[in-house]
Amino acid sequence: MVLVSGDPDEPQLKYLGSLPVLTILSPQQAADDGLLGLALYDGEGVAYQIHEDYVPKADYDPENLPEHHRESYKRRVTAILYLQDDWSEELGGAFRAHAVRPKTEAWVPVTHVSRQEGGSLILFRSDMPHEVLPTYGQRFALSMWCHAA
Ligand SMILES: O=C(O)CCC(=O)C(=O)O
Ligand SMILES: [Fe+2]
Repeated sequence: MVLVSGDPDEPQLKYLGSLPVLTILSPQQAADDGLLGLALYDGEGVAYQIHEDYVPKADYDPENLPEHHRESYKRRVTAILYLQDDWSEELGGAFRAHAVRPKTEAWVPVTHVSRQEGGSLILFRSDMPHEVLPTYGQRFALSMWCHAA
């Protein structure tokens, strides 16, 4: 999996910058501010392990977090827009959301599985654990995070 690094030469960022609807967002700035991220799955069985997009302020340590998690203590709502053209269930890559993780217990059961047709948009609380199952087709997920002040 390749995650947008914030490098202006990143091909995915260049691609985003070329989309008229996103030009006004200034994708580079939005990525720097932790508002926008693109996950590209190359289709060789890559998965995105279970995680939350929100990190409590007390645990927020930018030195030890990937750039994809910049400013993540501000995140409240995640919106993901899928950009791949065609998708079918055999290609895997299901997005699985889990009920909010209790602080002291193991993961609670899956509460939702969504399919990945291009153009679909999913919205969820940023503190909700989620993951992407192994993916066997090229898959693009544009994440947008709504921040609290
Ligand atoms: O690729 C997906 O469906 C989810 C991406 C994701 O969880 C993230 O960007 O934080
Ligand atoms: Fe995520």
